[in-house]
Amino acid sequence: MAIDKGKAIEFNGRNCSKEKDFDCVHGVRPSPRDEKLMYEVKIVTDFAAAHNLRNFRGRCENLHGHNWKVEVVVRGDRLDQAGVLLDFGELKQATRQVLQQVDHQYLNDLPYFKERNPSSEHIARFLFESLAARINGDHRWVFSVSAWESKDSCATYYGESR
Ligand SMILES: Nc1nc2c(c(=O)[nH]1)N=C([C@H](O)[C@H](O)COP(=O)(O)OP(=O)(O)OP(=O)(O)O)CN2
Repeated sequence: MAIDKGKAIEFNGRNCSKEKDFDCVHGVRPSPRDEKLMYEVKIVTDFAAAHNLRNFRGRCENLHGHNWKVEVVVRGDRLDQAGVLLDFGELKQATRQVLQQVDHQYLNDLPYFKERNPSSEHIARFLFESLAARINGDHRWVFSVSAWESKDSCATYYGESR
């Protein structure tokens, strides 16, 4: 795409109009802020549980179960000496530990879901908060957790990441 340097354009939420904002090879030059969010790792796992949705006015008000697929995304801006943001194994282990609280449980019985319905949205939030407490540091943080209730239905929670 040809860039008219006479006009300001917006790129990643920033106005670019000055010579320093451009380079002749890539067009718009990334700012240090754009370069900061550089790495993302993701793991996928699953758990099985039963639930029912209160006040749903549908068949999901009845007791039923799912095999939820869970995706955890961690972002960060610094790698360790081994060149990794967070060891996949460490992330899987932390996620497994958190999932022990919900795996093969009747979710409505758990304290977290006494006030909140155990919807996929609230399950994603519960997992996000539990994982953030274990994983977040100055240079890496849980970015999102997605809970797939079936192969075509998923809810994602993006919390306060940093
Ligand atoms: N936004 C959300 N919607 C629904 C949730 C939820 O957690 N968040 N949960 C349910 C129920 O758990 C229900 O069991 C699943 O409903 P549904 O998607 O209808 O399930 P099916 O696989 O039976 O749907 P098909 O119609 O066969 O695709 C409902 N909604």
